[in-house]
Amino acid sequence: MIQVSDLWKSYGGQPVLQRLHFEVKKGEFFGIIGPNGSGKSTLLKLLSAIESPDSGNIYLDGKPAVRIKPKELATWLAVLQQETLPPVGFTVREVVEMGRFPYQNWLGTEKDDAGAVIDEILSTLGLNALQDRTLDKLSGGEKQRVALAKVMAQQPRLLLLDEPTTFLDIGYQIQLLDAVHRWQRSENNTVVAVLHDLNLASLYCDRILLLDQGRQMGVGLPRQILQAEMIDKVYGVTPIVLEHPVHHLPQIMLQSRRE
Ligand SMILES: Nc1ncnc2c1ncn2[C@@H]1O[C@H](COP(=O)(O)OP(=O)(O)OP(=O)(O)O)[C@@H](O)[C@H]1O
Repeated sequence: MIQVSDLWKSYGGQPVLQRLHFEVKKGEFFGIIGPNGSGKSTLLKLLSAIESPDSGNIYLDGKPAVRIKPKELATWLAVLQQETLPPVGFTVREVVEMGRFPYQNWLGTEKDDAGAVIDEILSTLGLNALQDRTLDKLSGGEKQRVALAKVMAQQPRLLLLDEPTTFLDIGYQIQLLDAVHRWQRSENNTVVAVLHDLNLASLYCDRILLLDQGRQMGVGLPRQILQAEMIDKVYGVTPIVLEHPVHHLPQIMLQSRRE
């Protein structure tokens, strides 16, 4: 689904991404982790063709990303960024309907009625009861679910998520990632997610890319990447890595340096 080779990006002469080389398979849940400023969001911008690399190649679905027209891309690639909601006057349903824009003509109308698609997404994300409420009357976590509903209304095959669980309590973190995971598995869709929480990355990602100062430190299964030595090297903390008793995946416990 995505092939990245020898990718470089700098801002103002400062390299932000260096020599990245990896691929994301169709139907995969692929995580990007790394410390603050390591280049995760920049990489997501390049993958969604919002920005271009200085050199190297990105192929999306077999085509060079730079050659795909934005409206065509919007029919199969969607990005959930932080704070992507429109101004507050709109209702939840109206905002989710905005996700249908790639399917609309210049009058803003669609060939087929999208009502059923919208209903299903609202129900999947537990937003039915909130659909007539305006955005200013929602909590941060509810807004995050609305933002996800809007990108799902695009019916993409490739979903890019930039720290989707920020501002969510643990219940909604799991609810949101479960919803994305179900959607990914049911239709063999592809997800690329920047995640700060290494334990959630371990639970949901098939494979993980670890960045540090723009460099690719490793790409592989959670148990290959989430190793104490590597985490210490990159994040400067010495964690205890345990196996999750139910999912049998690595989970990280932090150690305080307090006296
Ligand atoms: N438009 C820009 N102009 C100049 N520098 C930028 C720009 N965007 C990002 N940077 C710099 O590039 C580096 C990587 O930023 P990026 O946002 O990709 O990191 P990140 O890993 O997503 O960080 P965080 O975890 O803090 O969100 C940072 O040093 C940042 O200051």
